[in-house]
Amino acid sequence: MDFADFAARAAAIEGESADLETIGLVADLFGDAGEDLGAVARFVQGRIVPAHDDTKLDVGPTLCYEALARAAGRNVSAADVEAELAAVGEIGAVAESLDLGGQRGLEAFGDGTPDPLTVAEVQRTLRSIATASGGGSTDTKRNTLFGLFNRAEPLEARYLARLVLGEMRIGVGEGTVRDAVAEAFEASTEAVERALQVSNDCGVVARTAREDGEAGLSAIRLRVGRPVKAMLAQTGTAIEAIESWGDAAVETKFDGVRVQIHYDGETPRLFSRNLEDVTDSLPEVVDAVERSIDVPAILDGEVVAVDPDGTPLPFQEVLRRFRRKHDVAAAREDVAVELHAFDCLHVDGEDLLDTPLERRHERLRERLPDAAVDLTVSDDPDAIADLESEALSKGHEGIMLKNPESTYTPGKRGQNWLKRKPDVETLDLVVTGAEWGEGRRANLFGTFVVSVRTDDGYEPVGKVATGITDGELETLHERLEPHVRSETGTEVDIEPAVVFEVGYEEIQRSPTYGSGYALRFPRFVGIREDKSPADADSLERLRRLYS
Ligand SMILES: Nc1ncnc2c1ncn2[C@@H]1O[C@H](COP(=O)(O)OP(=O)(O)OP(=O)(O)O)[C@@H](O)[C@H]1O
Repeated sequence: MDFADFAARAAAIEGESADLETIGLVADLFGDAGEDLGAVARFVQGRIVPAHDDTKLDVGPTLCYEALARAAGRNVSAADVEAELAAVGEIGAVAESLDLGGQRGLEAFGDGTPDPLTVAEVQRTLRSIATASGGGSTDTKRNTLFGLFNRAEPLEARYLARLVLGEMRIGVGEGTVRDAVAEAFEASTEAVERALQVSNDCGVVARTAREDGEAGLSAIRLRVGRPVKAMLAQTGTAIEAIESWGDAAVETKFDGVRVQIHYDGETPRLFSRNLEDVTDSLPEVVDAVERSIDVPAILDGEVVAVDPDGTPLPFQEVLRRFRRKHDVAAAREDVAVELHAFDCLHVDGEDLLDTPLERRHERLRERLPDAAVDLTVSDDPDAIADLESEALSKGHEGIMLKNPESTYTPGKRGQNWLKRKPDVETLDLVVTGAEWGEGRRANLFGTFVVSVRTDDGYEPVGKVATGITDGELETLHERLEPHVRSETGTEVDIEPAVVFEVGYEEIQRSPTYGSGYALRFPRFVGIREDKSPADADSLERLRRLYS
């Protein structure tokens, strides 16, 4: 396909504001792209390499302005291009307005009548710019770009400049490409979407849809070394999880950086969340994988920085590893990191994306027992709250709740993974009662009645029994016992003296408690030693929060 044809189509797409028409135009373009379908499917999104490939063009704006200025002739400088950009606001329009080709005949195009640019040639040339490195590579890049601009007609220059600077902006994102491939080659959007998730390469997907239809799309497999997008989470609560799935799979939410590990049987490669190869920054993770796994695998996990006692450090500490790319040995001395693997996408030739989470987890534990995270399946909000408290007390970020039956959907922020960080909302409430514990806690208070302040006293809003360690229970008992007013059966009436900070998920209207409200999933966070009952949250504030 001539690049001029691509540019004209891109202009038409850019000028179309209706989604359906845009999809139709992109589908037509794909239908006519012939041999260049792969490149065209990438170009419309402003990409020159597949999404799984972290190769960068590495052409800064200045280099691009210089190449444009040179192609525009002696009277135009890079500063002029920049000034025009400031006035016009967009590099495509600037490139289009320049009288390019003024240098025709002076460079490599001997007879002065070069062939028209083709999509294939633009792709090849831009990729050669991306791989140019070492001494003199800046000059090589500038000269090569100049060569392209020098042959570009105005509309070609517009889209070439945008492609070079990664600013295509014709309103075509991944969703449009998915729908256009489906429309052009009569495949279902689901089949195309799935193939995109698995391959992370719209070029391969478009060609496969055209040549082999849906059967071909569903035969696309994961490939070790070709990273897929990470599955993502939404925020959610244990109650939501249990209501939706019955059981929830609970894991610690580690505060580090996401890594996807690709082991081909010999060498591990690690990819960050934005699919950059970060293998060289994390040698101990590479070692751990090499030590434990002997078959090809693709794993998902979090890398966490730890202090010498193994206590987790804030995630910024891991980032130092990536910043100090050139001095990993020194960075390694500074901060140790640990891998916590939580998913397994592929093992020994078998793709596991469609295998339920629990089963994937088993496969993970078989292969990587030391680094696999613990997974607990539970339908009990209290047990989950305890797991959360435990994770928090160990210095982790919170917990993840996952649908035990769910498949792995790359790139999706769906309903099957919920992240549960500590409550954003807490209330400071007065302890006005307690109940004796049970079992090994029978000689201690186990449940605490917490109340809001009203104009003339205190009214209960819930009972707190979770989030409290055994040690804390003893402390609380000692603190409250002097304030016991009376006891009936297992119930204890306590005078307002101690203030708890209580986390919760939701405030509900409720006839059960004197305040008229109840906290859903209340959880002990700590004693507010700095507060007296008079400083506790009021019923009025509770009402406001509710509404
Ligand atoms: N056990 C775990 N399972 C899944 N993800 C985990 C786990 N522990 C830590 N994480 C991290 O938590 C993130 C889940 O939240 P989300 O998908 O929203 O990513 P995020 O935008 O990076 O959010 P956040 O800032 O909350 O980490 C994952 O991307 C991963 O980096």
